[in-house]
Amino acid sequence: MTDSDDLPDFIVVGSGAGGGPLAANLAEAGFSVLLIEAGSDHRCPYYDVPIMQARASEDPDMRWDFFVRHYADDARQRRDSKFVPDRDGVLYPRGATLGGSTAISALVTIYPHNSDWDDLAALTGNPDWSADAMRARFQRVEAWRGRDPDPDHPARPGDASRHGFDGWLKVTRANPALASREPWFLDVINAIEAESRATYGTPDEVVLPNDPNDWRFVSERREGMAFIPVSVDDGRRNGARERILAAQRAHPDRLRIRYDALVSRVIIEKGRAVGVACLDGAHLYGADPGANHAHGPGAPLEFRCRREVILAGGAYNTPQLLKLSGIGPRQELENLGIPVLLDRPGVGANLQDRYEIGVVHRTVHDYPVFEGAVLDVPGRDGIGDPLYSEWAADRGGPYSTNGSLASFIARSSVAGAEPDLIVFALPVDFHGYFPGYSAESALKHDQLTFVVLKAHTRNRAGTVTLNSTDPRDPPQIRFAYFDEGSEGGDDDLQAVVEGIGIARRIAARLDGMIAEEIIPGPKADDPEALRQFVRDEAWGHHASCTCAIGAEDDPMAVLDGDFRLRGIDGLRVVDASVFPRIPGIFIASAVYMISERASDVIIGQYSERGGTENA
Ligand SMILES: Cc1cc2nc3c(=O)[nH]c(=O)nc-3n(C[C@H](O)[C@H](O)[C@H](O)COP(=O)(O)OP(=O)(O)OC[C@H]3O[C@@H](n4cnc5c(N)ncnc54)[C@H](O)[C@@H]3O)c2cc1C
Repeated sequence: MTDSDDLPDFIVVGSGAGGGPLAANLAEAGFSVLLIEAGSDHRCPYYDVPIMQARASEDPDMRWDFFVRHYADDARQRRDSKFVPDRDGVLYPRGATLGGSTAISALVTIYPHNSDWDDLAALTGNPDWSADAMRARFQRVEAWRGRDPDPDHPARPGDASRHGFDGWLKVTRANPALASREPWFLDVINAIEAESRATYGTPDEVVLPNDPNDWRFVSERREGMAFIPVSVDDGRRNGARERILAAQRAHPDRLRIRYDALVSRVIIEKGRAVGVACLDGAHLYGADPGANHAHGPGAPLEFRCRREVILAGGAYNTPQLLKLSGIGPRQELENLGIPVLLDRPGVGANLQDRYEIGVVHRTVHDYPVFEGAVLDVPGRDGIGDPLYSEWAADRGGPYSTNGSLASFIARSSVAGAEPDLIVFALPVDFHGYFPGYSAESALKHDQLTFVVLKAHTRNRAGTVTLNSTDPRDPPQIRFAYFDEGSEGGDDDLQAVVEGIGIARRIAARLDGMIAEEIIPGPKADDPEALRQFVRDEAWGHHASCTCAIGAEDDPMAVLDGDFRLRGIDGLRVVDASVFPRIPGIFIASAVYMISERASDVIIGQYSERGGTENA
């Protein structure tokens, strides 16, 4: 692409929660956009069928496998039952396909906390980051299709719930009628409700579960039982992929997508980003399970643009790309012989994540509803299991859900202003990511897990550093968990332990159903053993904050409040890396929201300069 008339206005690298909606918005606003994605557009039942979300995360055509260290100390790291010695780390899947990680996510769409945005407004001095302004962006994204739990307060446009109804992301909750298909599902839901009422003294006339995305629940920082909103459209997954494809159908001339191209470097001339260098080819990246089948090293290719390059490769790949382009900590770049264009020590620093733990039980017998179910796509005969056939007939039944039954949102004794724990029930074994975890989990029909997630963790000492100058070589990812990392590790540990306490109290209400707690089990009955279990087995999957927005005088700041890379013109980052602190309880909704804000900022900036040629 050398003819300057033919250059796109913008190049967006990565089609996930950050890059996908941004590319679509820019194209709709009249700009020409080249969206470059290392993966392909892969659609299969694992993508579509919500219950198969775990299978999706192990689909070799949609994922990259990173192996990360929680601890630098070898002996501590090896205590994790999920540690894979050959790979020197713990599996950490990421989406590498159209839609990025939203193509393989568990679909949970829970609104962030208001303090996440108000803190950014204070940090940047820009009220456009305020919780109120950001809520309008969520409303623009969301198309709420769920049933309101409280018939006296029906969710309608303009009402106090402040849901969005006309956005592009269809969000719903599992049809409550489905719970009655399995008496044990009802028992679990009732146990969570009973625990919530007992904890908060909620009278019977107050309807539960709460809607965690209702503006009143969010702004009043409420706690208690909540249903799990999911990005499901009439029984099917939807996410960044659908947003991109819809915009491309409407504007094929303005939104071009280049698949199977691994961006290797940003091209910077005279202090300005003017394009990107790529390696052309499928499965080139070392984290790609098909990397051994790649045809050669990838043909070098360059793309240039007229206005800006926007990186949205996610919290691991965006810092990798910046460093390969000469932007990062001087010492690290010099050690690898990379010419330093800009010494930015914050690139790849400040890596954050949740702490998660699964409390897994064996039930006294298999769930009757799962009889004959394989939680998989049809085999060669083309005939799926009965629940798959039910889903295929009208996109209904248990496979139209992501499997979560209900949740309990709470504040630990060490929480800040916002609730910092969610505990939710899954009728399967889920105790973290390890190779083959999804197939192993599908085999057992007598498991019940309460997953505990810690929000607003204090672990900020993680790093993403280059292993080599080869763009196909995944970076080294080190988290520095708990006491190995930042101050406050003990508080994080305490909160997770309290989350396990909530899970155990709910489980205690399920006497006739639960045979035994398997994980952590009786070996972790005393408090110190329980803490050790959490240190050993905790994991995360909301990696973020590696190219953080920060003040001008903050040496660790990478971006300004409008996503611009401090020190280089024409270069922005719009993905999970931009947060100074990990937002909310789940992260995808927050990334969608920053993508909307980036769209407003960029469209506003270039429209002010005389409008767009194509608009
Ligand atoms: C298994 C799993 C389950 C999850 N479940 C949930 C959930 O239920 N709820 C929730 O809120 N969050 C969930 N998340 C997290 C959430 O999906 C991510 O945090 C979010 O998608 C991050 O958005 P992003 O834009 O930063 O990156 P991503 O969505 O990961 O997108 C990055 C894209 O960039 C592409 N890319 C990277 N490098 C290059 C390169 N050099 N050249 C070209 N392309 C490149 C990648 O292929 C990818 O498509 C889950 C994540 C995983 C992995």
